[in-house]
Amino acid sequence: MSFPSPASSALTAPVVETEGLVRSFGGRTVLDGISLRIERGELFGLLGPSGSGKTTLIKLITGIDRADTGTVLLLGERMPKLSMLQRFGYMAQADALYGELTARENLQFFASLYGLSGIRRSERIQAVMAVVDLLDHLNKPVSAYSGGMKRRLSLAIALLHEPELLVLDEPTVGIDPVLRQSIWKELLALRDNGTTILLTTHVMDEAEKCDRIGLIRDGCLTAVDTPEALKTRSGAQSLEEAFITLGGGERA
Ligand SMILES: Nc1ncnc2c1ncn2[C@@H]1O[C@H](COP(=O)(O)OP(=O)(O)OP(=O)(O)O)[C@@H](O)[C@H]1O
Repeated sequence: MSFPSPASSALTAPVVETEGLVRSFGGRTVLDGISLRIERGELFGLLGPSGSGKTTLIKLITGIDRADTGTVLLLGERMPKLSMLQRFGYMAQADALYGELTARENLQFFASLYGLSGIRRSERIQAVMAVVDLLDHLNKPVSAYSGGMKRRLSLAIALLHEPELLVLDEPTVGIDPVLRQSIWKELLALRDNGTTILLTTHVMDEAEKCDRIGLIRDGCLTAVDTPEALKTRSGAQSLEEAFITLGGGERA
């Protein structure tokens, strides 16, 4: 019998593995025992109504917050762990940008946190700003950006260091349909090149593009599967209908 070497088992291990995550605020349980595996190279969507616990789960997975009980393994490492920050790209729901600095200065700041410098840094800044179509606005102060431009800059920052895992909390909110389409094209291309992507959404047509979806409601994962399998399982024509059937209500 042969056993996988540590290196090969690291490659086959899930990128995200949570077990029994519980998180409460002021005596109210917001996440109620979430166990989830996301495999390498997957584009995984967390779909749920406002307040269902998506952001809270993302914060536990990225180590920004700590669970009351349960465990998170990210790329095989027990979270929270500060050194893991370099291994994933994170786009929060609220843009964490410095308004008084230009977009270029913001990118340079985050590049230095990720250990990027010199020509590589300039190349990456050009490449990610091209993806989000902001090259013409590199030298503008972020305070002069619109809401949608700030979302796009936040996405560019998450992509800077070419992380093996991208965690995106509602990445396309406030972004117009044309650019949204081009961002999705880029996300699918990144996935095809092996990047694992975990994102949250309440938009059904975005959820349809994911390899697998986790339906979340009132802090519980009610179903995890491919969009097609979720529809088949619930006898639904659309994902929206499947969500209502499998999610256990009509609030979504
Ligand atoms: N720090 C906190 N203190 C108290 N309550 C919180 C805190 N963070 C989240 N909550 C509550 O937990 C619940 C889940 O919030 P969360 O932000 O995870 O939902 P969500 O599914 O991401 O919603 P949305 O789609 O609107 O972003 C909400 O009722 C929210 O008010």
